[in-house]
Amino acid sequence: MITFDRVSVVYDGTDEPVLRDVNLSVDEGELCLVVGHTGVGKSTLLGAVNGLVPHFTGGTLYGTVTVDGRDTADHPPRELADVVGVVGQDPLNGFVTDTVEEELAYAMEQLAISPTVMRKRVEETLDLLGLADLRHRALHELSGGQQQRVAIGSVLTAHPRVLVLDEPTSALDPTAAEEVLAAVTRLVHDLGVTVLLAEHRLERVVQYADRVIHLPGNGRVVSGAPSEIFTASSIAPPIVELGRAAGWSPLPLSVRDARRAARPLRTALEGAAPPPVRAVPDAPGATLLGARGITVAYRGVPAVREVDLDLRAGEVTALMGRNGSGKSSLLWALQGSGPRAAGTVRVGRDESGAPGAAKGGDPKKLSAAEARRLVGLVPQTPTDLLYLESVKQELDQADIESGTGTGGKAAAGTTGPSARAILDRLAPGIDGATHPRDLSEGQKLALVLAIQLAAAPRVLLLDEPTRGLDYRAKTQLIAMVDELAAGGRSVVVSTHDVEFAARAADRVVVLAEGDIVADGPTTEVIVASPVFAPQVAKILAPLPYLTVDQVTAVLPGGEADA
Ligand SMILES: Nc1ncnc2c1ncn2[C@@H]1O[C@H](COP(=O)(O)OP(=O)(O)OP(=O)(O)O)[C@@H](O)[C@H]1O
Ligand SMILES: Nc1ncnc2c1ncn2[C@@H]1O[C@H](COP(=O)(O)OP(=O)(O)OP(=O)(O)O)[C@@H](O)[C@H]1O
Repeated sequence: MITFDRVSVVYDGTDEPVLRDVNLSVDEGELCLVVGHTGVGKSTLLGAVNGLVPHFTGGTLYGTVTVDGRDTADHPPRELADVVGVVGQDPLNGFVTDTVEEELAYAMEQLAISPTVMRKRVEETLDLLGLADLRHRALHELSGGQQQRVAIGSVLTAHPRVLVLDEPTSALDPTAAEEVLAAVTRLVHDLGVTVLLAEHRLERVVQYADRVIHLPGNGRVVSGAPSEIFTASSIAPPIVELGRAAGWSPLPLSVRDARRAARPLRTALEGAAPPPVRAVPDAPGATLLGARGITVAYRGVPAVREVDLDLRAGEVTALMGRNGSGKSSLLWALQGSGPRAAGTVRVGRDESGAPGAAKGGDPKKLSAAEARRLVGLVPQTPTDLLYLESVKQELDQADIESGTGTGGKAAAGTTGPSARAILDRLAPGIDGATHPRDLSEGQKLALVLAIQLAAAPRVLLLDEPTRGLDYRAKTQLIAMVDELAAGGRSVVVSTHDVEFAARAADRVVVLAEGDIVADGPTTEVIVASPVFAPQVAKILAPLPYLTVDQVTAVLPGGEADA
C-alpha cells in the first residue's frame, strides 16, 4: 500500500539527511508504529507519505514514495486526499473551518460525497469520539484534548484507506486514548485500513501494533515485529523494561500477557517493601501559593468550580483528569492571565533576602515582569511563546530576562543553569541558528521548557509538558523538576501521562468537571485507579509498585524470575 524506494530527505540549510536511503513497504491492513527519539525524523517519514514532505515543508526528497500506486512526487497532498488521511501533531494548525460539525464534514465536502452520506458519517463520528455535546462549539474554544479528537474525527469521516497519525493521543486522557486506538484498530481489522502511527507514549500503543518501524537516529529505518524490535531498541515502554529486567522471553507487550509472565515475580516481591519513587521531604514545605474559591466560567458555563488549592515548597503535583475537566483553565487562573470569575490567589513573598527578591501578591494584580518571577506557565501549545528568529536568540533572551546568564554564559552572582544548558539536557544537539519554526514538535517544547525553567519562578505550572517528548527527555525533565522542588519551588504538572505522573509527582490532584475529586500522595491516588495506574502497577497489582526502578531496586538484575 505504501512503498519507500531509496528515499532520502534533506532539509534546506542542512547537509545531513533526516532520512537516508530508506526502503520500506507497508501492506494493506497493517498497523505500523513509528518510534524514535525526539527529532529523528518520524514526522518527516509520515509527511512523505502524503507528499507534505517536501511539497509544504521545503527540502528535497530523493527516491520514490508511492501510495496505492501513486507517486507522491507527481501527486501533491490534495490529490492524495481520497486515499490518505493525515492527523498532524498540532490539531489547531490543521483546522480549516470554525466549528466541530463543519470540520468533521470538510474533508467529505472536498471529496464531493453526497449530503446524506455526509450526515450519517458526521453523526457516527460524533458518537465514536464522544463529541456529540460539542458539535456546535467553536474549535478554538475547545480544550486541547477535545481539539485532538476533532482532528482525528475529521480524517475518519472521509474513510481513507491509509491513515497517517502523528502522535494522535498526546493530548488525550487515558480513556479517550484507548477509545480512539480501539476505533482505529477496528478500521484496520474490519476494513483493511493501513495505519502509520508515530507515538512517544508506547505504553498506550504497543499492544495494537503489527509492526514497528524504528528510527535509530542515523537517518536509517529498521522495521520488524514489535517484540523483536523492542528486545534491542533504546526506547521501550515500561512493560518492556520490566520484561527485560525480569528476563521474560518472548517479551510480553500487553498488560494481560505480562500479568501471566509476572506470577513468579510477584511471588518474589511479596513481603519486600517497595522503595519510595521519590525522596519524600521530612516535613511539608511552606505554602507558596494559596488559591481560594477559584471559579472559571466561559459564557456563564463553569469550567472550574470554587477550587481551593495550596501549593507547597518542595512539592511536585500532578494535575490529572478527563479532557475538558478544567485543568488548563485552572492553571491559567492561578498564573493570573486567564479569566477568573471568582476567587483569590496569593503567592507569598520571597523570604530569601536575595537582592530584587519577588514581593508576592496576586499575580493577576502585579506587573507582568513581577508576576513572571512568582508564577511561570508553560502552555499546552508552547509555540505561542516563541517569537524570535533563531533558537539562540530565544535562549539569550530567556537568560537576559531571568538574569541567569548573558549570551549563554552564567552571569556573576546567579546560580541557575542557562537556558542553553537546560535545552541540551532535554533535547541535545539543536543548532542555535535554527529557526524555531523548523524544529520538530518535541524540540519546540524542549525549547519552551528551557526558557521557562531558566526563569525558575517560585511556582512553575506545566500544562501537558510531555507531549512529543521521548522517554529520555522525560527522564531529564523529571530530574529538573526534582531539582526545582529540592530548591524550594513548587511545581504543578497537568498531564495525561500516567507513567510520567507516577515517576515525577509526589502528590496527585484529580479534577472532574471543574471540581477537585481526589487529592493525595501519588501512590494512593493512582494505584487505586484503573484509569491512572501506570503499567507496572497494573502488572504487579495488588503489590504497590509504580515504576520499573522500584522493582529493580528490590531485585537487582531481575534474576528472581529465573
Ligand atoms: N521544514 C523543516 N526545515 C528544516 N528542518 C526541519 C524541517 N522540519 C523538520 N526539520 C528538522 O528535521 C529533523 C526531524 O524532524 P521531525 O519533525 O521529522 O522529527 P520527529 O522525529 O517527528 O520529532 P518529534 O518526536 O519531536 O515529533 C529535526 O531535527 C528538525 O529540526
Ligand atoms: N475559550 C473558551 N471558551 C469556551 N469554552 C472553553 C474555552 N476554553 C475552554 N473551554 C471549555 O472549558 C472546559 C475546560 O477546558 P480546559 O481546557 O480547562 O480543560 P482541560 O482539563 O485542560 O482539558 P484537556 O485535558 O483536553 O486539555 C472544556 O469543556 C472546554 O471546552
